[in-house]
Amino acid sequence: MEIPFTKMHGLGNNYIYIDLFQYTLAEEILPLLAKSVSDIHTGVGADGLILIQPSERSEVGMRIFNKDGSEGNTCGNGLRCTAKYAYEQGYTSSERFNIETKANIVEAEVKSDGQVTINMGKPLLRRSEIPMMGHDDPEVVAEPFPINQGEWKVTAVSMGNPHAVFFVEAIEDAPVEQMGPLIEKDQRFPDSVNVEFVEVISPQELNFRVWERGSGITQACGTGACAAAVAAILNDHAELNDDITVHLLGGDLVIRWDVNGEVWMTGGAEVIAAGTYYFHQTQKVE
Ligand SMILES: N[C@@H](CCC[C@H](N)C(=O)O)C(=O)O
Repeated sequence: MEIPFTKMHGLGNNYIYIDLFQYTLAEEILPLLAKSVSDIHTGVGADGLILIQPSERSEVGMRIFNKDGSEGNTCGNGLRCTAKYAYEQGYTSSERFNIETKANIVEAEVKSDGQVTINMGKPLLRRSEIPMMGHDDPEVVAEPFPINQGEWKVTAVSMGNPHAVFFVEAIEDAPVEQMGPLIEKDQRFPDSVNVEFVEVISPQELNFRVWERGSGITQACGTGACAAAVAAILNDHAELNDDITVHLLGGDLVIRWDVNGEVWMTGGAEVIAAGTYYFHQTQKVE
């Protein structure tokens, strides 16, 4: 099968994008295709697969598959790339338009300086909405989280997908590789979870590292940066309606949780390459 693709990244969080305005794919091949294109040795190499597609409820639709073939509900960096691509392809005539994901419909704005702003909507904070096991408290903020003989404190936020945020003293000591995979699959998170370690530099600046559900360590996670800013505010480290700069491995995002409860994310989106992917459905993927 010969599949046209574009590879794009938002702060190094890179995906293979397939344009379903131009091309059709059978539903049943998607998890295997995601694993296949993401493989650095036998595929293109990426954090996963994103489909840009027509939507009945918005100008554009987007679906995201992680590196392991699992489907996520949304992707912050993917939304900025999708917005830029859709605008440049003329799938919308206005620089402001809506994108539908499995999680929600968000508003995108492609700016003249190349930056993209997404209104990511309201975070979901109830335990059942994350989802996280236990009594359905209105919020999970700095809750004791014993794991691996250590005592951590978790703040849980859903940005349409689940995030477990842990504050650390120094970002270079964040145990991303050791604790990330353990927490991702911890039974307290029935749908697994994206894991973020965050150092507060000041109320307007956070350092951030992520272990993504289904993809492992990535250079950046847009929904994770939003969750980190929301968690910082819930823990009184930062303030509502302030621009918070989140420093990720791949660069910076500016996040604001406004007084209406909506989370705004601004950052870049870049095309890396375009080409044809030769998909052999029988090929072995790790
Ligand atoms: N990289 C993303 C999030 C991708 C999905 C996530 N791994 C999940 O399974 O929820 C982002 O930029 O938000």
